[in-house]
Order: sequence, then C-alpha cells, then structure tokens
Amino acid sequence: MDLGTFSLSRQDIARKCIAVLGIRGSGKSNSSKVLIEEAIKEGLPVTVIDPDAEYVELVNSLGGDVLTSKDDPLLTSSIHHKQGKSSVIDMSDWDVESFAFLFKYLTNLWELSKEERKDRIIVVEEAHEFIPQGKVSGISDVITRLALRGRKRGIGIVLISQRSAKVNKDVLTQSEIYLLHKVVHPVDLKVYREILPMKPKEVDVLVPSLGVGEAILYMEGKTQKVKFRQSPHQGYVVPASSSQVREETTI
Ligand SMILES: Nc1ncnc2c1ncn2[C@@H]1O[C@H](COP(=O)(O)OP(=O)(O)OP(=O)(O)O)[C@@H](O)[C@H]1O
Repeated sequence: MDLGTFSLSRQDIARKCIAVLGIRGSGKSNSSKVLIEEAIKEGLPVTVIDPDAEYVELVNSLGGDVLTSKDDPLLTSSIHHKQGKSSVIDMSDWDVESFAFLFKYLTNLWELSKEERKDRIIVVEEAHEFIPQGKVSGISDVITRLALRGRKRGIGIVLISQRSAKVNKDVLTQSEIYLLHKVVHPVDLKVYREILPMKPKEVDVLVPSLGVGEAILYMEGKTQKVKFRQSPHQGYVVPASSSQVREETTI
C-alpha cells in the first residue's frame, strides 16, 4: 500500500489498533483518508464514524454506503458484514438519533463478527468525543470492546484525535501502530513522550518541527519519520455549525 514516503501491507494494518494523533491542520484526516483508500483497494472494508461528514465523498466514491440515523442500523450492519461492504456513518447532525444509530450499528457488528469472523477496520474520527478519558457511555463501551477485543473477530480500529490527552488511555496505549503528527502543547508532548521510545528532549525537538503531512510512525518497536501523500479526496468543507452542535450534546 503506497502511503507516501513509506508503505504498509494489508497484513500490517488488518486487525490492528492504530492511533493517528496531531494538532488541527497537521494532516491527520488526510493521512487517515490515504489509509482508508488503500485499505478499501486491498479489499479490507472500512466503517468510518464521521462527525463532520469529511469522509462521505471518499467512502461513497469507493463503493461504500453513506449512513445516517434515518437508516436501519441492524439491517445495514448485517448487509455490510455479510457483503464485506464499506460504510461511513454521517454523525454531523450530532443528535440523540445519530448516537442511537451508531450504538446499534456497532453492537450488531460486534455480535455478527462473533458468529462469522470477517476483517473490517472501524475508523473513529475525533476519538476523544467517543471514547473520552474518564467517562463511560454505551458508545464508549462498544468502541472500547471493538478496540481491545476485536482482533480475534477480524476487527481493527483507527483512532484519530487532536486531543491525545483526552482519549481513553486504556485504549490509546494498546495501539500497535502510532502515526504521530505535529503537536506543540506540553500536555500532548507528554503523551508522545510516554508512547515513543526516544529521549524526552528528542521528542520535544522533533515533534513540533514536523511539517503538514509528516508524522513519526512507531510500530514493532521502531520509529521512522514519514510523509503521507496527498489524498485526492479533499472535497468536503466542514459546516461551521457542526462543532457548535457537538458542544451542546452529551453522549
Ligand atoms: N501529506 C500532505 N500533503 C500535502 N498537503 C497535505 C497533506 N496532509 C494534509 N495536507 C493539507 O493540509 C491541510 C490540513 O490537513 P488535514 O485536514 O488532514 O489536517 P487535520 O490534522 O486533520 O486537521 P483537523 O483536525 O482540523 O481536521 C489540508 O488542506 C490538507 O490538504
């Protein structure tokens, strides 16, 4: 899989927990889109939990289904599991119905994958909103289960967040692949220092100097500075209202 200055195989990413971290504008979404494109091309279906509808065009153009709370979560998850089809759950309404849909869809995927193991990657954009550190909900419970126990059922997970310190630590620290984009805040640098097998001072110098699309890849005990290629799927502009709606809704 051609990701930019580096490549990973299907085997590298299937059934793994992958963390994509970095400040706003560091390139997380682009990097995740490149990963998703390549996974789908390799026949590895993806389900994206998408709070800003940023991945709708990408998943749709690669043959996946776009879902909202108006769809039937049990029916769609059953079809997607059976057919190995990709999907994107448009959460941009950020309302009670969207969360109810997400919970039922993921819970059903979890049950179905017990009966019949099939590879799938669940991508969680803005992961700190769904699996926050120190808070438990039905959604956080099912995503945590998928992340920590999904491997045997064929399920891998990609957690994307600009607020690494706010993502559930039990899940984040279980990641097998880290793609660490630029951060500058001491709180985030502290998280990186805990993850990376580097001297704290090296982390403090290297990480804030990363350019857009550059990241430190850490897997299997090795670190490597990489640069992602640009995804052709940049098309969607985030509506200004969606983050405001999010502030007012509790899961
Ligand atoms: N590898 C890359 N090569 C060239 N441009 C890139 C690359 N990665 C990201 N960009 C550009 O940088 C900008 C920010 O990228 P992106 O939206 O992926 O960042 P982000 O970290 O996800 O930000 P946010 O948290 O706000 O969503 C975009 O205009 C994108 O096209």
